[in-house]
Amino acid sequence: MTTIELQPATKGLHGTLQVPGDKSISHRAVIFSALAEGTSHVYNFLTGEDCLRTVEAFRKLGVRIDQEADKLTIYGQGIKHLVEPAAPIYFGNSGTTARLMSGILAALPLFTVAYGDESLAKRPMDRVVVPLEKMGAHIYGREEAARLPLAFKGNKLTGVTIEMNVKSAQVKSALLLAGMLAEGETKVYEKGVTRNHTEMLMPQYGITIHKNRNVITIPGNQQPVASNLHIPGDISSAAFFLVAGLLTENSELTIKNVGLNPTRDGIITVLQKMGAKLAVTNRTYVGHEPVGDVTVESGPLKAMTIEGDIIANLIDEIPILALAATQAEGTTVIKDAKELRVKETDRIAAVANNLTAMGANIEPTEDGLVIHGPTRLTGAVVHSYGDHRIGMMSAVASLITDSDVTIKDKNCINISYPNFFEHLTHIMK
Ligand SMILES: O=C(O)C1=C[C@@H](OP(=O)(O)O)[C@@H](O)[C@H](O)C1
Ligand SMILES: C=C(OP(=O)(O)O)C(=O)O
Repeated sequence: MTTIELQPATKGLHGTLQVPGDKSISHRAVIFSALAEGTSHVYNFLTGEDCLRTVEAFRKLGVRIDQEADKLTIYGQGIKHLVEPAAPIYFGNSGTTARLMSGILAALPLFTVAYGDESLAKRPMDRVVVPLEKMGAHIYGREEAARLPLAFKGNKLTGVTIEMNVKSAQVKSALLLAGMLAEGETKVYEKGVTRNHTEMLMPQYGITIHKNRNVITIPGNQQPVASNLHIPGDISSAAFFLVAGLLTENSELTIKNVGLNPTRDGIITVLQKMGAKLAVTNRTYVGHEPVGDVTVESGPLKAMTIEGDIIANLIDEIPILALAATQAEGTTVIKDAKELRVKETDRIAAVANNLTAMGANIEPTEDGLVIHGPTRLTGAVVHSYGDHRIGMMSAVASLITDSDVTIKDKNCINISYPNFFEHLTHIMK
């Protein structure tokens, strides 16, 4: 297991960073380009392990994908030319690959078997399997196909009306992808607003889709067409450095080209409400996605309650927000975030364990965390639990501890941010 020992930042954090491409959009860019007819180019693709799993999945389905650093060339031949893979497909640690690919594999006339790593094999798949079965899918696995490994005896699905019972962009996307390939129309009723990258990308790849408040309608039998795509920086990756800059004394940091899609920017809203010195400048668009540069300066924060609809818009940022809350004046309450229990690890337990080990006053609840601040953090030996976001949160915490922090199993950070430690070293100079 790979371990890293990190020293506190004594000189503050300074400079400018450009975080890697957005993970959610990178997965979707590969999916639409690989299903398309024609050659697509994808720029600023996230070369993290999760997105490479989606690339590998389509290579197994017969699509040629060339990678040159963060540029992909995807030679789509159209849905009809996908081939049955000879061997099982490995989804690694990637929940997004597992859920979105399920919607596709269920709807194609191919037999496929898919599996994941130890963490992914524990995560719920029934949330996509059950609605896909309503569309006529044949999916097999242990425990009524509630978890990976799964076998897909793909066939022509039928469009249906589905009311989602979980707030999940992955489930929504799986159903829209299945609907795009099915016979007839599919209607998805969303339970709340979740990231909308799938709906935003579909028209760019020539796919018809309609949205009316929380109802998304997609006609079936659609063949995507090739498109070129530039991917904005990932706000979920930027979040670690934004909080690092706010918490580390004498810091001023700018993160450029950060994706600011309103279904993803909950972290900005919350940090501003906590009193953060944070400014967004140079607002523009990359493709259809809004982006901007975000500058932070160290300063005091105040506690707040984070609950309700905003949770889905900052779900992956809760570990780093919890760290911010340990330094905020007052009691921060995070609720309605039970989904954290079924991420790469149980993130409620993992955040509470690591921050408690560093001396924070934090209690896990069934659906969130209660954090009393501010507290001085101390050095400790902690584990990433194989979860990239827990690893990065612990690394940011080390900047403000009074002695070294050791993180066990640091390599999982490659899942979403392969050059994280390089960037950390760069701003500590
Ligand atoms: O659709 C996506 O790209 C994602 C959706 C979210 O998961 P859920 O759909 O399970 O909420 C998020 O946590 C994950 O990192 C990426
Ligand atoms: C939950 C995450 O990803 P996934 O569900 O794709 O594994 C994440 O990146 O924080």
